[in-house]
Amino acid sequence: MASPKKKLQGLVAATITPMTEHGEINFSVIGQYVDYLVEKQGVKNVFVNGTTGEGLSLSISERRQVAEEWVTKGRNKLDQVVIHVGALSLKESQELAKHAAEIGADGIAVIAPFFLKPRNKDDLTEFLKEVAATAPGLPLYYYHIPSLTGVKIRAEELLDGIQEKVPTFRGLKFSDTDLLDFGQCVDQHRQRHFALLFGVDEQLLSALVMGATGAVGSTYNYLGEKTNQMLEAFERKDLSSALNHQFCIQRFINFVVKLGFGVPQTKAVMTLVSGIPMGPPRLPLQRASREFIEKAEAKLKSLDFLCFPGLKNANLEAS
Ligand SMILES: CC(=O)N[C@@H]([C@@H](O)[C@H](O)[C@H](O)CO)[C@@H](O)CC(=O)C(=O)O
Repeated sequence: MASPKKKLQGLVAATITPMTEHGEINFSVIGQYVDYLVEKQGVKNVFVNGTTGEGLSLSISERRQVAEEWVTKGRNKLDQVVIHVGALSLKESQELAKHAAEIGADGIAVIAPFFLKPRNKDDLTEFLKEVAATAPGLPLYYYHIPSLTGVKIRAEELLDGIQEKVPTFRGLKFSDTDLLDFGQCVDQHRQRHFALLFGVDEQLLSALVMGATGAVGSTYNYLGEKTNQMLEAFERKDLSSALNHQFCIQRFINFVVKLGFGVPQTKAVMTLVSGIPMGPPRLPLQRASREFIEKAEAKLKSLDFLCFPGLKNANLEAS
């Protein structure tokens, strides 16, 4: 049975999959990446092979290797390594879930199959149950991201009665802006002590107010330290400071969103900030433009909260 001992909480970085210029996975930098997250960003949980990690663009064999590398390099350094094992094929999801258990991951997450889709909550629960059964020792989290999957089954509805059917179910990663749905997940399931992890980084403070127990996101790779300051301010009930931190974070995200922001741009920003080469994304994604990189770099340099080794000649004055 899944261990109830460690609740997944705080910040969880949705990891990038580093690639070489030839489009192969660059395993050689993952050890350095782990150290960077822990030492420079204060982030000790990772979510591997999700959206940011281009998990659905990797082969099953590559997904297994990436998972293994994170578990190995994260040993005694990271608190939790959660592997996303969602796939269009139940068999592939099961294979990945079993593998995650074998290598000693701390949890698995599953996205809804999005080509031939579940019609309703029962279909989706059945799918999750079959995946969970192959890794009975691992907590399972549902990865709710309707904007990408097109599966719009409300999370609050899915949670209702799920633990009776999927005993290893421990919570969800909620990558949506519907705070009514998220709030109801909190309100209706208080007794269950689920991990309710929010996935829209620019709106995290609102979700914390609603009762989020943590957050999974792409920006925690390089804005982890800043976001941790927001969590600390919220924890000590200093809402004004927490809001200031959230607005700082929003200023950056708003800027890049207007330029066009997705996985390729996340790879470029992380390379800039950390100095660790993340490489290009895999097709059909195209690498971030030179123009994006220059503008993002200038913005990063102008923000007072950013002071990273990857940035040369940083001007630390407030924008
Ligand atoms: C659609 C998307 O990629 N959302 C990101 C956010 O972290 C997002 O990049 C951030 O909020 C900026 O908009 C995460 O929810 C995705 C994620 O956690 C993952 O890579 O699995």
